[in-house]
Amino acid sequence: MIVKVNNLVKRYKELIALEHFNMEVEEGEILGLLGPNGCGKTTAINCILSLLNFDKGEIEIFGKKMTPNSYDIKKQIGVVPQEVSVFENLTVRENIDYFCGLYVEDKVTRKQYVEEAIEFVGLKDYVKFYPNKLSGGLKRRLNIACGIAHKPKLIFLDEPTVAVDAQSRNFILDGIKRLNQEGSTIIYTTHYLEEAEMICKRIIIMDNGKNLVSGTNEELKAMITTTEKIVVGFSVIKDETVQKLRKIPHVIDIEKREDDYIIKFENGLNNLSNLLEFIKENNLTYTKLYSQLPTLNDVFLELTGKELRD
Ligand SMILES: Nc1ncnc2c1ncn2[C@@H]1O[C@H](COP(=O)(O)OP(=O)(O)OP(=O)(O)O)[C@@H](O)[C@H]1O
Repeated sequence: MIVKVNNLVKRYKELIALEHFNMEVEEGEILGLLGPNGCGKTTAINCILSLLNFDKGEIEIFGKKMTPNSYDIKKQIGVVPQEVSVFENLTVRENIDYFCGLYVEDKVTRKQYVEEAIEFVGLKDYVKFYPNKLSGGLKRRLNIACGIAHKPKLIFLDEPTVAVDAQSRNFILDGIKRLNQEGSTIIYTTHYLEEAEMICKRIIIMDNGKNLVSGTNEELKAMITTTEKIVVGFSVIKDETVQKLRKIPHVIDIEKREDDYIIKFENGLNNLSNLLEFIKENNLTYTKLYSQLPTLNDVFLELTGKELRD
């Protein structure tokens, strides 16, 4: 186990931000730490990194107790914080060199690492730029380069794709997968579910400072009763027909979202053909109709009654 967090409790005065939070991370995995805004993700990361004091609990990294003075452990950790944290008066290369220099003393190795990090985040054409001349997406890439240039074994990324354009987002996600393939263990916090589904091997979902559930993407989806969702945009439909829709075999819920009806089914065969038959029998017309598998948002919704996404 590369990280072990046991019964972590953190209070900000009366507010309990973490209430017996637990987390275990195995070497080589990308672990997704998911949860709605304010559920305690950043607090958990900051406690794990000894940047914040906590009230109760134990934290071990690489099998050793983590303390604010554990420099031997910190050297092997990379942190990409939520807020871009770079020096405005240093260029791209100087920033990366500064952060790398905190951990890598040998000048030749450091130079090589800095160039590799620049290449890795695709900032070769911007090395002489100051941060305020970079777009939001490129600044985020610089933030990542500063956190990973020293080739850490364990990397914490706290919502690294917030407010970035689609191109930089894909670049960042691919980069995280590459870092993992090259041997780093990754802890990735996000409230973007699609991202967690795309890159994480295992996911912990938090709510109100506590663990809600954990498992692989497939394991989490197997925890809920919804197994299929069919989205239909009916041209016109009466309320009483919607009530009749609920009687189709295996329908467990119908949700109206804008002009669409999202019909949720539990395990069962032929859901789509049963629905099409119903549409024919009732002379209904539709503008769209497609089937979807449940998402992590459905998992959260079914377990808590709340939406996870913004
Ligand atoms: N320094 C602080 N003082 C008081 N309360 C705080 C402080 N930092 C965080 N909180 C509160 O603690 C709770 C957890 O916040 P935290 O930032 O850890 O959540 P989060 O899951 O990382 O949210 P987000 O996704 O918005 O960053 C929230 O209710 C937040 O308002």
